[in-house]
Amino acid sequence: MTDRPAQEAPVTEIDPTGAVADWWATAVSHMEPGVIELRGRPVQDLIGTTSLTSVIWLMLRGDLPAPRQAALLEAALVAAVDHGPQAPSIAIARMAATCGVGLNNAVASAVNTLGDAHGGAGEQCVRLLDDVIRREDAGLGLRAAAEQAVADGPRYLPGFGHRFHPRDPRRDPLLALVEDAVRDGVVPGRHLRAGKAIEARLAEGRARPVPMNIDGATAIIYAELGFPAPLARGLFVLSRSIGVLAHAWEESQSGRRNKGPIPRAVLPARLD
Ligand SMILES: CC(C)(COP(=O)(O)OP(=O)(O)OC[C@H]1O[C@@H](n2cnc3c(N)ncnc32)[C@H](O)[C@@H]1OP(=O)(O)O)[C@@H](O)C(=O)NCCC(=O)NCCSC(=O)C[C@@](O)(CC(=O)O)C(=O)O
Repeated sequence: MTDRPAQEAPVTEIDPTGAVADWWATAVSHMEPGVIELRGRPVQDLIGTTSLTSVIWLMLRGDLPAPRQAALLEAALVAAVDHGPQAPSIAIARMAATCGVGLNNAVASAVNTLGDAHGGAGEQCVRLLDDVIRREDAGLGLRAAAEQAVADGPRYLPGFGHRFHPRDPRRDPLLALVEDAVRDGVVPGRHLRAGKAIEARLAEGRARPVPMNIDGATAIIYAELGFPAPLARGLFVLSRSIGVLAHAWEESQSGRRNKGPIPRAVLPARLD
């Protein structure tokens, strides 16, 4: 019998065979008293030396990105931060913030709207681009591969079209960065070529083309950098959470309660 508090017992006493430690071990991080490691790197070595973008890469991939890879990832993350108060994710964050919930609930409400039609289409878009590449590898030319993928795809191809912008203003600067990266050998460029081939196919015979949107342009970046499809959605969520937090915070400071999309002045008079 010892008077030492239970929480100070050595690990070997609590877990003599190491079975608990093995069961809950992960490659992502490790912690023991006085030690915090992210992907095997002491956190104190990362603090002050490593950008948040590089740490995002490190956490998801296990290694650190080269500077040009980090720059490309950062561009995609910056581009998707916010899309104004009408974007469903942002609007929902603002409404939730006036409902008496905490910031975490407002952020979670917003994140839950990032689906196949809004902000979450990057995942499907990566799969679509992979599909074009697969068809090319099976012997089709790029144009025919894109044509078949479009014909076999859903009516609304993920990563293309926008309800507000005839041409999403985020598309061109993002694709220009990918083009530079392809030219300099930073990324291979096959997903970029596949995305542009689909876009060209969608424009054929249309008065109003259906250009790539933010989900399409960032899907190209994530795929070119080697992120698997589901992480295209995950990284959009990460980026949009920044804008969502800012909006939820601003609205939570307004003192308004139950704010919805209709201004009070135009609501019908109350009967009571
Ligand atoms: C985004 C929208 C619903 C818009 O629809 P619209 O209402 O403009 O299109 P409609 O009027 O239905 O169609 C008019 C004509 O174009 C054809 N057409 C349109 N899209 C087509 C397409 N993808 N593939 C083939 N054909 C298409 C259609 O077949 C029709 O042809 P036709 O019948 O012949 O006249 C639509 O594109 C769509 O589902 N995209 C795929 C999902 C996707 O990528 N989602 C991400 C969007 S970005 C985002 O969420 C982030 C955001 O930017 C959000 C924000 O705040 O907005 C932010 O940052 O928060």
